[in-house]
Amino acid sequence: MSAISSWNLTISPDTTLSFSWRPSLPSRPRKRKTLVVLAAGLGAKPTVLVAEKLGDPGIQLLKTFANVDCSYNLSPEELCTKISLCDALIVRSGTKVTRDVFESSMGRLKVVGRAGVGIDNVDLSAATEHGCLVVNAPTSNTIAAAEHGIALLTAMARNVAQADASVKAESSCIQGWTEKGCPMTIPENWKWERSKYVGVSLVGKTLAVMGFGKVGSEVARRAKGLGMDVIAHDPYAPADRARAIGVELVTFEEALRTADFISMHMPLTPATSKMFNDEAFSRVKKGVRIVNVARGGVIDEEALLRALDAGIVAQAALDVFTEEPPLQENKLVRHENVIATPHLGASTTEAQEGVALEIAEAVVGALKGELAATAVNAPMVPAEVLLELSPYVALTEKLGRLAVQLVAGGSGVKFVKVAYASARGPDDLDTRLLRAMVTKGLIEPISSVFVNLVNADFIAKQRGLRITEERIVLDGSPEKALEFIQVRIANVESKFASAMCDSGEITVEGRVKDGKPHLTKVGSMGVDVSLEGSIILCRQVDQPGIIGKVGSILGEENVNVNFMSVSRIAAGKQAVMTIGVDEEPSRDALKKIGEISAVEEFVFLKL
Ligand SMILES: NC(=O)c1ccc[n+]([C@@H]2O[C@H](COP(=O)([O-])OP(=O)(O)OC[C@H]3O[C@@H](n4cnc5c(N)ncnc54)[C@H](O)[C@@H]3O)[C@@H](O)[C@H]2O)c1
Ligand SMILES: O=C(O)[C@H](O)COP(=O)(O)O
Repeated sequence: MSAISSWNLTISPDTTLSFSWRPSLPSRPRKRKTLVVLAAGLGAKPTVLVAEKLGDPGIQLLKTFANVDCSYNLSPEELCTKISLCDALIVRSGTKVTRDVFESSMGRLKVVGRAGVGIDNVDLSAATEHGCLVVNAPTSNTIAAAEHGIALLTAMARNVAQADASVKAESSCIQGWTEKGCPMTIPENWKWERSKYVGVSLVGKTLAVMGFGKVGSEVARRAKGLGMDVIAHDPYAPADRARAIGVELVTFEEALRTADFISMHMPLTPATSKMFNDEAFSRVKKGVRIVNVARGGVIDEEALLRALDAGIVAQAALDVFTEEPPLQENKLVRHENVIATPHLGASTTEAQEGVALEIAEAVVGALKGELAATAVNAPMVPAEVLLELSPYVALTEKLGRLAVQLVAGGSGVKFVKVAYASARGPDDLDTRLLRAMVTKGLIEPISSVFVNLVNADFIAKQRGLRITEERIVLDGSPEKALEFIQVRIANVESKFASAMCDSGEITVEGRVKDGKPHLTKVGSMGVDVSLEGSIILCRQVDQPGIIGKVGSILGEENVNVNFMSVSRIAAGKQAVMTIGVDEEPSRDALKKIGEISAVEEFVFLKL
């Protein structure tokens, strides 16, 4: 099993941000548009399992960074066995990445790369729960899929596939010779059925594009070039984008009612599953023709068969099926008014090279702990936001770690507040990353769970941890993103009473000073210590000599003090001493500190 070592955020001058992976391997500095943070940290070269055929440029790129195991056609059991030895998995649409796969990985699998668009074959909830990032390659096969859609549309309208099969199928062949004496096969009794395969024209017909995303809009563009009237149904597409290419967005109802041709380009989701069912087919124009290069599951295949048999649907051209490959006796595939291809939408040389490179880059980047632009199960944090918030990433995690270690045993942490003090308006501060880091800090010291941006909210919810965020609005210049951050835990006892503030919550507060996280408040006491190494918090009677006594106990143990601050309530009363130490003192040394008569309470906190 892999050991998670660290989340060291490094920022190079060209704004490449990364969480370090030791030993650090050469990385090409890149600027990314939208980013996600993934923690990773292994001592050895990572292993990438490529479970389906991937273009060579992608394999070569992977090999510069990882051990690459290309094992195709694995059974589900074989995949589950192999996965526990892999840090990343790359698949296409033919491999089901189920919950079993994530469970079998036992925490080692950090990234699943889908070499293509559709991620319906990956159990995203299971991936998220296991803190596994899923990335896809959403752009490289768009044109290939659109071209295949158009190929199917035109081939269907002109019966190309059926006519070709007819010309070839019924012929028997005899062996003959060319004039120059070369051998050749000569068809006998062949069919030449010109009147049977009269088609329909596309020009002036209405095409309804269902799903006006990347592929849908490219299909629309091409169909307009063929002289078709194009409408589109997509509840989430902006009307101006459609208008820009002369397409009108319409309701589902209107698309069904008016289309001569319908082309599917939406993802398979619970909302689109069997969107075309008996009910929908009862509302289409009689004789409509259907193309599907999206996913088989968006059509109820039995309903389509009934509609074809009843002549409601005149023809269908299908690249995708609910079950792939479909059974040999599948009635749709065998239907004379259906043309079928074996999920070839993305299968061009160009698209496969592009997809392979796109996914290899994303997987390598994620494994390095870099920021993935095509993450599908984690919030996208824009690069500029990340750059600005990066000093606060370590601060929030450390405040979470400190706060949870201050809770007395048996208290149970349920309610946590994170307060951000800033002169910025709430809409100008994206705190998702910081909240995830507080969650990581709160949960990791008290469990074996690995928390990252992918699974932070899920893990918090699963553990019944309610994290609320609030803003402390400051006057002044909004240039700096944050002034200070507080983490407060309510409804608990503390093992260090001075950590409770007046509201009865454990409170720690921190700031970034010179780019480094500092602890600036514990309970109601102002302190100032850099958050490196570990921390000793000590409340003592304010009298001379205590600092020296504690210092010599640590000195005898060779424990280096890197920072120290003392704050007192009033002269001669009580003081809180905060000591930052590089090494962890022994139990014996900690016991000796506790035995100093003026020390009223103390606690050792690991960062
Ligand atoms: N056959 C192939 O080899 C092949 C190749 C590439 C893509 N695909 C499939 O094509 C589909 C589209 O890919 P894309 O890259 O264009 O994705 P995309 O995300 O760019 O576009 C999908 C569009 O569908 C829309 N949509 C979502 N729910 C909808 C609904 N209920 N009704 C109508 N529209 C809805 C979205 O708003 C989005 O605009 C996906 O299913 C993908 O898996 C297949
Ligand atoms: O969603 C996709 O990208 C396509 O369906 C392509 O799938 P494939 O990678 O299995 O060809």
